[in-house]
Amino acid sequence: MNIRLSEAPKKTASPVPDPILFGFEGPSGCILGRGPAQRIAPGTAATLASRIAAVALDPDEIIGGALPFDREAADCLWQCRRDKARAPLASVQGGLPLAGWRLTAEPSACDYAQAVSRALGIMADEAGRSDALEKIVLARTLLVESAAPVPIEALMAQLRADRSVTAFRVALPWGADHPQGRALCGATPELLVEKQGRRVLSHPLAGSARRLADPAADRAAAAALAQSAKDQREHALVVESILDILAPYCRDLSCPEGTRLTSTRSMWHLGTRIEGRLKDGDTPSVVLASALHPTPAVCGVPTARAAELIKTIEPVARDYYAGAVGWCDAKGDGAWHVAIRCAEVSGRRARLYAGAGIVPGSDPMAEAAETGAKFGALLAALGLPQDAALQDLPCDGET
Ligand SMILES: C=C(O[C@@H]1C=C(C(=O)O)C=C[C@H]1O)C(=O)O
Repeated sequence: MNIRLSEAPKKTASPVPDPILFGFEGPSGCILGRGPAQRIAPGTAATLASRIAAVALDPDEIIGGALPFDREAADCLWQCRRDKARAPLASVQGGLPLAGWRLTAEPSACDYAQAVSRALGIMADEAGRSDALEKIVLARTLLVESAAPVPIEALMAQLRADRSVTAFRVALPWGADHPQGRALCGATPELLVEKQGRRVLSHPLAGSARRLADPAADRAAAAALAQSAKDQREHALVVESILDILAPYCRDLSCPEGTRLTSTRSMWHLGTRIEGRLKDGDTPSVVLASALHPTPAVCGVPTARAAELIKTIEPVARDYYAGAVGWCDAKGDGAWHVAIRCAEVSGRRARLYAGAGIVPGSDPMAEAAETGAKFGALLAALGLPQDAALQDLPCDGET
């Protein structure tokens, strides 16, 4: 047997903090990967297909985990048993709301708005050039520090209460920096790619509006989003990129329903359902995910240029945020989601991330507010004020 797997986590160094290596629960069901696990030899996107081809999976085993935002960074994929019980991710409620918490915005909403202005300046300077920056997705973070460890089980129970999203958790590599383990936890509304036999499906989102408590105002926000030329442009770039990347793998590929409004409890989005039939039904779903990632929904256009700028503009590394999380079975079937509306949780700390797509015509203050609204789902799940990241807006000197 020719299996290139790294050694299982060493018990003496740092025990697996939780027997669940990864879990996904959403509209298409519940998938749990439980230990004992082996970590697939970590590597970059360039070597993923060959590393996966070298893995022999038993029928009751799956591969699952997280691909980082940066294609040059190492992935975190686990090979483990698929839990047949199809149990929900968690039913424990204890430990929330968080007690004795403190929030630090990194960067502040106002510094974020300045970064958006800078990106818009670059786009304006380059307009008309063939390699001009057309879109960039800029993110900011909120660091939550609490008096007690963040209870992952209870957090997952809160996140899965929104039935329109896929609640997920993935155990991440840990070490001296994270003696209590580390996990990426979130509730993503965005399907990067799902593969069943030859059938392939993607449901990108781009173009957003905050949901409002008043039903009439909420409907008006949705209608304004549907008619926004800026948001439609932002969205079309994502759909074009996914169609271009999937086309060589597919026999047929289409967007039968066109672009439609979709919603979570806290956000409206423009979404497009893309469906296709693969030429080769054995192509592993994780390979398709890696080929597609990062889409312009989380990176930009042109991709490499936007990724480079993101590294220089954003003060906090994305790590696994805006990467992909998912699973893949022995037949290559599986689902991979865009790792957004999430937090990296370790001990008493949770780092929340949120980003927004910037195109010519974007308003820096509106983009800062959009990211503030996108934190809402995680903040609410932690029992913190849902609008905590909106409170320092507008910035001094702005109206
Ligand atoms: C980058 C995020 O979301 C992405 C960006 C969107 C936008 O710019 O409108 C919408 C959905 C996501 O594809 C995030 O939530 O952090």
